[in-house]
Parts: sequence; structure tokens; C-alpha cells
Amino acid sequence: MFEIKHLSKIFTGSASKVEALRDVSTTIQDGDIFGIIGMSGAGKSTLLRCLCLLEKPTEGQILLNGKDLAHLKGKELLEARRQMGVVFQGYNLLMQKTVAENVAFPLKLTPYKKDEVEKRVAELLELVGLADKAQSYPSQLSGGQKQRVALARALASNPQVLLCDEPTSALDPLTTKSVLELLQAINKKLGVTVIIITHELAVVKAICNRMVVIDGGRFVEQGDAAQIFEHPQSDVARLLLGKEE
Ligand SMILES: Nc1ncnc2c1ncn2[C@@H]1O[C@H](COP(=O)(O)OP(=O)(O)OP(=O)(O)O)[C@@H](O)[C@H]1O
Repeated sequence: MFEIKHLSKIFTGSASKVEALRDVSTTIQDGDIFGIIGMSGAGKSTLLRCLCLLEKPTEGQILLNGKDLAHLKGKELLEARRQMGVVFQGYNLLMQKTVAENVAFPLKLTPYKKDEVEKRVAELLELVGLADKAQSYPSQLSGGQKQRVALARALASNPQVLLCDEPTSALDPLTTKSVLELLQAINKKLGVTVIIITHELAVVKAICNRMVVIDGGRFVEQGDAAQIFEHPQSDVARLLLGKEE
């Protein structure tokens, strides 16, 4: 379980101050497919970067299974990072390495032996439907296939939580559908909690059970996704849903 408590993030420059997150709180339960939706600049990526420990919050707590991530150090911090698989916008694949080498990459610094790594990579490529592309290079893949490699790589260390930043924003509608189905299968088969950052309402509608709407660094609405779609309370949710009069 992820608990976000009174989280704030302020970026301070020499002449400016941006409040990217303002006192946001929510709980993400194990097994959720949790959507974080908002317009451009709302604070979505900042939140994701705080959750995966790439950014230090200015205030507040992020608890993973009751442990405050901000206060972890050394081994405990590494272990917490290993609990989280992250898929960034643009996939971040290593272009000079094969698909199999990309997926194996996070296992390099682990005690896995060579044959165990090979077995794990084969399982993961099977899971994402790319068993036949193991020896291909990223430049030989479509956008949807690259996204699948990024997902397989994020799952390599058996994380409890998979964080995805705009997982379908560069994909056509059919490819989007297949990637979303894959995320659903990962959630069901592996029991991985999935957190999706998106500006696309259709993505949340397709697979999320719970959601927050973020605007200007604040959570303006949160709860059961179906209920929010049925009765949006915030202006932003109504705007995104096209229900604005
Ligand atoms: N490193 C940084 N330094 C200063 N300001 C930042 C930094 N990162 C983000 N911001 C600011 O914080 C606010 C939130 O940005 P963020 O990238 O989290 O939004 P977003 O919702 O992910 O937007 P998009 O959908 O366009 O990616 C913006 O005003 C942005 O300019």
C-alpha cells in the first residue's frame, strides 16, 4: 500500500518559486490500477518522480507498506527502489543493446546467475508478447513494441508497483488498446499495483479502478473511477469529460 500524506514539492530558482505539488494526500491500495490525470503542467510527472524517489518532496510523507521512503538510506533505499518498476515517457531504452539485453539490464547488479537472468528475460518477453524479438534492437521496433520492452524491463526485478508516465501518449488507438490490455494482464497475473500518469481520460476510463484528478499541484477530486466518470465534481474533471455546459 502506498500512502501519500500532505506531500508538497516546491522548486526554488534564483528568481522564481514553483509550487508543483501542494499538500496532496491519497492512498493507493495493493492491486489497484490507479490513474493520476491532469492537464499539462498540473504536477503529474513531479508526483511520479517523488513516488519513485527521483525527487525529494519538500514536505510530507510517502509510505510504502508503512515505511517512509524519504527517510530510507543505503540498502533499505535500494530495496525500496527495487519494489518499484518505472516506465518513463519515451521508453528510455538502450539503443545499442538488444531487446533481451535491455530487459536483463536491471538484473545486472543483483545476485541472479547468468542462466537465471536468461530464464527471467525469456519469461518477461513471453509475458509482453515479444519472445520473437529478443535479438532485435530498439530501432527495429514499433512504438508499441518499444513500450512492451520498457514494461518487461520495469518488471525484471519483480516490483510490487509499476509506475507508468503517459504510457500511451505516443501510440495510435489500436496499439494503445493492446498496451492497456497488457497493463491489465500484468496487474491480474502478477498482482502488481499499477499507477498510471496520463492526460488522456480514455486511458483512465479503460482500465483504472481508482483515480485522482490533479490541477495546479492540488488533488481536486479523487475516488472510485466509475463514480467520478458518472458524477464529476471538479471543473477539471468536467472539462476533461466534456461535460462542461
Ligand atoms: N525541475 C524543475 N524545476 C523547476 N520547475 C519545475 C521542475 N519540474 C517541474 N517544474 C514545474 O512544476 C510544474 C509541474 O510540472 P510537471 O512536469 O510535474 O507537470 P505535468 O503535469 O507532468 O505536465 P506535462 O503533462 O506537460 O508533462 C510546472 O509548472 C513545471 O514547470
